[in-house]
Amino acid sequence: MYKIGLIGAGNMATAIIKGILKAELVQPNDIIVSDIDDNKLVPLQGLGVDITKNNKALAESAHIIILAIKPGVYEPVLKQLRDVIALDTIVVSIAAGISIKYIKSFFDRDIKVVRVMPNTPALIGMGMSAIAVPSNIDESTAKKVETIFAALGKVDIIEEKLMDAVTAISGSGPAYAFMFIEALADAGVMEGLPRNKAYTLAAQTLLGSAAMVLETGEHPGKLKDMVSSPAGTTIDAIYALEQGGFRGIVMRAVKACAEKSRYMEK
Ligand SMILES: NC(=O)C1=CN([C@@H]2O[C@H](COP(=O)(O)OP(=O)(O)OC[C@H]3O[C@@H](n4cnc5c(N)ncnc54)[C@H](O)[C@@H]3O)[C@@H](O)[C@H]2O)C=CC1
Ligand SMILES: O=C(O)[C@@H]1CCC=N1
Repeated sequence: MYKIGLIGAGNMATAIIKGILKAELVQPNDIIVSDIDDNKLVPLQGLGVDITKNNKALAESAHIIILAIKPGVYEPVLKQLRDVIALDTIVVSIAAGISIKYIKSFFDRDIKVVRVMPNTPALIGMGMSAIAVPSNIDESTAKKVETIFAALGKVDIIEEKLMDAVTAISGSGPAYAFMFIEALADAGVMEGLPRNKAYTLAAQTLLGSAAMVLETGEHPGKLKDMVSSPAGTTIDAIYALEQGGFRGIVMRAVKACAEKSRYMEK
């Protein structure tokens, strides 16, 4: 069996580790995670995974290394790893705005780097990961990475140049979805629903609607029309949303996110 190493034990690493274990892709002791912060490592130790504060030691023992650190610490961490990444080690970067070329520039040899943009629903096996595979990566290497992220939800292969768009839709998207659920629930409370019931109604409605788009393959506009009875209730809500610039503000948000991702690009 291969050993999966994660550098950085934050939000995304935790989602990936819990997702991998939930899917039983590998045993807990086939996973090793490093962080400079003990407070991040200790809760993960409870899952049975190996922990270390030594990124270099992790890199020496793992076959696949997922860099789950913030873009700002890539430089010092890559400098630590410079001499220890073997040619058959697969480095997976999940950071926004960090290119494969940037990572490879720290190495004097042709190491294997794959770029992935996952999202936090990976925690419950409902993630969406987009994978960019450069030309020096053979099919079996790409497959190994795909297998890991497929255990965490859906995967799609994309060109690296589309990563900023992916980051703005599926990488950051859960935050927008949670805000929409919160807003729906707040409105439900305003209309007299108990808070916990309002969250259930709102979240299940988004879950069901999203599943309907994926399962029916129908245009979302057609599905929206199916809900909107002539002179009924829904069309009044749609009118209010359109007056408030609902679609425009969503598009502006996505554009701002993609622009930030491009601005961060290294
Ligand atoms: N949070 C999310 O929803 C998503 C995050 N990402 C990407 O994942 C990466 C990590 O994001 P989060 O998990 O949200 O961040 P986070 O801040 O929760 O986790 C980063 C971890 O790295 C640790 N760290 C800092 N310096 C270190 C070093 N020198 N060696 C080892 N560990 C070190 C920190 O202590 C922290 O625990 C980022 O690059 C982000 O762009 C990608 C998709 C979604
Ligand atoms: O906010 C961020 O920078 C990261 C990238 C995608 C989701 N979270």
